[in-house]
Amino acid sequence: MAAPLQDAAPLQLHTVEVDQPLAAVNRLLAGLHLALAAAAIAHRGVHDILLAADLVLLFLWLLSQAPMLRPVSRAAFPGRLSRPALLAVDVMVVTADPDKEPAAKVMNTVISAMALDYPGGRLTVYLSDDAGSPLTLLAARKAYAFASVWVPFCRKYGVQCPCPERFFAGSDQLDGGGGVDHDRELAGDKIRVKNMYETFRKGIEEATKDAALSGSCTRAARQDHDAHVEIIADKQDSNSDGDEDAMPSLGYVSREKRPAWAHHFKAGALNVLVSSSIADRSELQHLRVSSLMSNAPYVLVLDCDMYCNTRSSAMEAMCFHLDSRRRRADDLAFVQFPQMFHNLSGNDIYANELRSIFSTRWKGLDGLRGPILSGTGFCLRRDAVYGARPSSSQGPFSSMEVGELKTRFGHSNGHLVSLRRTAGSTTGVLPQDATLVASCEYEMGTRWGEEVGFLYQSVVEDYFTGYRQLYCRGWTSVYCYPAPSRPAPFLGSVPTNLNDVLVQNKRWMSGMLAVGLSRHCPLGSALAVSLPQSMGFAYYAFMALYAFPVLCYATVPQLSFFRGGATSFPVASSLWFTAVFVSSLLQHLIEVSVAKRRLAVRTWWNEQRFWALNAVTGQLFACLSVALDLVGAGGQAVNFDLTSKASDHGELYRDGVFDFAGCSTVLLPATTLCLLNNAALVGGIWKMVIGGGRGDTVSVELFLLCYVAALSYPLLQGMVLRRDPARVPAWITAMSVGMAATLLSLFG
Ligand SMILES: O=c1ccn([C@@H]2O[C@H](COP(=O)(O)OP(=O)(O)O[C@H]3O[C@H](CO)[C@@H](O)[C@H](O)[C@H]3O)[C@@H](O)[C@H]2O)c(=O)[nH]1
Ligand SMILES: [Mn+2]
Repeated sequence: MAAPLQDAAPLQLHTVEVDQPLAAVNRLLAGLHLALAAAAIAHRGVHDILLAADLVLLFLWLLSQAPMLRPVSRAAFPGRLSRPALLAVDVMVVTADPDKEPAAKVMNTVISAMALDYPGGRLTVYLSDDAGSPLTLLAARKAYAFASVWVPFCRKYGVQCPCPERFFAGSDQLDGGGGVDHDRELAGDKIRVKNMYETFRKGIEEATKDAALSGSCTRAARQDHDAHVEIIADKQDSNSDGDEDAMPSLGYVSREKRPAWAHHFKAGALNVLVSSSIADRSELQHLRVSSLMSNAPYVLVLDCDMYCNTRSSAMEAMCFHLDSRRRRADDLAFVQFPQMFHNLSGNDIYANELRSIFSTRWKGLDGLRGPILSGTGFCLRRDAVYGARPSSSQGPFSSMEVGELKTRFGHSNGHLVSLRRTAGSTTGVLPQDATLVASCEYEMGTRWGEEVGFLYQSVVEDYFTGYRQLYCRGWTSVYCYPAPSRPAPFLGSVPTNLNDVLVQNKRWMSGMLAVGLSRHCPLGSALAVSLPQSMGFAYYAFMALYAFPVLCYATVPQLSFFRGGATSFPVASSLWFTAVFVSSLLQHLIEVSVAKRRLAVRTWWNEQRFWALNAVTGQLFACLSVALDLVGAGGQAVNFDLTSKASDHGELYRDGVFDFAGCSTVLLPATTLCLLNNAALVGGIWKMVIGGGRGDTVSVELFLLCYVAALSYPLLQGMVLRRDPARVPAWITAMSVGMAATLLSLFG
């Protein structure tokens, strides 16, 4: 006889599988490479700076292998979740600059989040606007009005992509299987909603042109404004819909900013959201009686350009968070989704896809204790980021003295009450607390940014918070990468000109190197988080050090070849060097091929080229600015330069042509080294021809110089051959010529 239903074991909410064949291949390749590299270093013979370069390369390579040893993949089954058991989620969207982050795009992200497949009464979307722009606030009100049509439409027809811009541009197949009447209704609804979207979009476009709106948000005003917190909801809309069908609430939060106060960039904005999102609940209570009031135990963080591309991600995250059958169910801090991008070029010359991170290494780190927190597209347990430990997570702050709570979290009574509240219960918070917690002074004398919330010490707040605040306290995480047949859960935009890409990389690299060189160096926490995990973290902390070996390999062999003197590669070492070189290229090629079935060789070449370029630009400048900071001469050296999302379609980037327009000094070392390499190549060969051959002792150098020439060809082209406006700026070319000539005359 069949067992009664209630006795059946609960259905599995997710699965995890170790990719054993890949793990075996990775381990084999790593073993081989390690043996070759050790032999090459042992046979080096010459003890010069290239030996130091090799040792740094070997160190970074070792760190980079830890996340390759145990790749896993996961699947989630949101259909098996019990909807009444779902816990509340607060979605947090952050924006900071109405010029670089156009309102229409930000609102698409907001609307897509409101349309996630989740009970509306348990979903609240907060928009943090660091600029305090009246345009953004107006756009948010309009977005709410449009969402009150869009969200029911998505629910009714099971729309897959909840981002309206994307939906109307694409080919989402809606459920037309309900008969003629249903089809007719669907077609009619689609046209009606599309027209409303057009009106909404045009309304925002017009508002953008309105001088009164944009004029009031000057550069100075963005850094100097009051706090403004507003719950955007239509009064008539606060009907008594069921919790499932209710409209999600939308909150607008612009924290106070003053020039004299450090505002800690995105981490500061998130901390205000985390605390104000609790205080605001009292207002919600008045406005939306039908909502289930909760101290949302989970937060989903989204950058303003990262719209939801499927509706299921919040549910998928809950498959992990709410699974009581997990081996250690209570230590899961966050579910990370990959960053994927909607405007990637087929020929991704800037390696914008971040393949190594999101398609390769995060899957490997997931096989250890979880991927690195990646800034956007993650669903996090609120108490974890408050600084609780997993073991004490059942009411972690309930036993703390009020005085102690105030020193940690600040003086908002509403916030303190919320800390002691269990999820799902209501609060009677004073509405003015919302602006209190968004004020500059609120965090003064508290532990926010140091022990509580997102941490301030690094501009790469995601990396540092995940590692220090979560992993070091014993939390774990999972990586939720979509199956090949499934659409991307979130899609963002990548920068489409070289300068933006390099400046972004400089920020990431300097933020991570600053962590690596601080007392929080990940290698020091091997005991807390396991050795392979700490190596995985340390790889990113020290990645900027690639600048040193690449700089060496772009100058020493060049100068010695040009001189035609003693080679840096004696015969005994040249064979080993070649073997290591080939093995590293092969390892990279296999890594790319596993991640990408199509066009792997092109991706491999683009990544090789960008790696070398980034090492002597973004990474080199990161090393310099961190060094300046360390000796106290940095000032504002490490800053959060916002990436522009205003131009989606860089035509040159799409066509695989480097866009050098607006390049700053960050490019200078690269162009100088490119010229040096080519001059050395020509000069060296010329000397060989007139002076007679030097046989095979120079063959490694000749090969290296040719490889560098091939890698840096777009730079040469940009300086010498191109005439279009996006070529390398003339002043950079002129300075590079001067510097390369100086180097050759001094050392050549
Ligand atoms: O003072 C600030 C600065 C930035 N942001 C927001 O932070 C987000 C990320 O900024 P962006 O310029 O897009 O930086 P990216 O380099 O593209 O972001 C990556 O790197 C950041 C760390 O440097 C992470 O926070 C991001 O999640 C990650 O996608 C954007 O929505 C910004 O509006 C703020 O809210 N306030
Ligand atoms: Mn971004």
